[in-house]
Amino acid sequence: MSATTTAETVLRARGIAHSYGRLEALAGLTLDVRPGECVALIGANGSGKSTAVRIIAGMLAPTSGTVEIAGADPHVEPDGEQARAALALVPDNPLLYDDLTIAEHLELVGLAHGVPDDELVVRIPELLDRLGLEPRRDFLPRELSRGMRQKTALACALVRPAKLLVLDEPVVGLDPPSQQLLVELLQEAKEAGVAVLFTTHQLAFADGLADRAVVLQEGVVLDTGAWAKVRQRARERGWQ
Ligand SMILES: Nc1ncnc2c1ncn2[C@@H]1O[C@H](COP(=O)(O)OP(=O)(O)OP(=O)(O)O)[C@@H](O)[C@H]1O
Repeated sequence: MSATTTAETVLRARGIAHSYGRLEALAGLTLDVRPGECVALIGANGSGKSTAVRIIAGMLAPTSGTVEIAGADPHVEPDGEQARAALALVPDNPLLYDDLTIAEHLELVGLAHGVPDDELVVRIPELLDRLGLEPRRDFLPRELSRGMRQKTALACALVRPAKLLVLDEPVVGLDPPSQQLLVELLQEAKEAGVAVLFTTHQLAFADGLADRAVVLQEGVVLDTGAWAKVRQRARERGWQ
């Protein structure tokens, strides 16, 4: 690959693998996501999706393979800092601060990522309003439902600039209108040139959103390619 290609590819994962003891949870995943592109990582429970996300996010060291986010390796300092600055992550089980309100979470994340105050005073109410969280802006995480906590984590990822947005099972726990809103927000991120990677076991969610997909089965890449083709082959295998 030329240096130009590397620069244009926001996420570049090469043969990433991880074993938990004797269990090979991920056997070697190669993946590129470019600006404005959305890739779905599909697989049943335990197929290795979260393991892949944790390696990409720099939270879990790969047993083998490499990751680059905007040209920086999240597992090597000082590159890691640069990679983390480019990555906004919505984990499958988001951790929120017990004693910060919803609005304070967004302020903290925005300020930590250098969003100017005058932008934050516009963006925070706008995001809270779209996500239906505005009436709860001064609530603490423990006063929210699970879906609302998930939307708070999503808002935190969207309030800051990012080149790569990674979401682990973002649909789980969201009602149908919220799922539709999530699709719209991710479409907008794509249109703004953000590279998007999400995991799901719900194929319908990726319709109209994913450009490409990778299907994992027990840690092994079962299929990969353009979304429409992967979708068709999944249907043929009886996976609706
Ligand atoms: N910390 C861990 N220690 C040991 N085994 C683990 C650990 N985390 C995950 N595993 C195992 O690794 C495999 C892949 O798990 P992973 O969480 O990556 O799957 P997943 O596709 O995200 O599943 P789900 O859809 O249920 O979230 C599973 O067999 C799981 O039991």
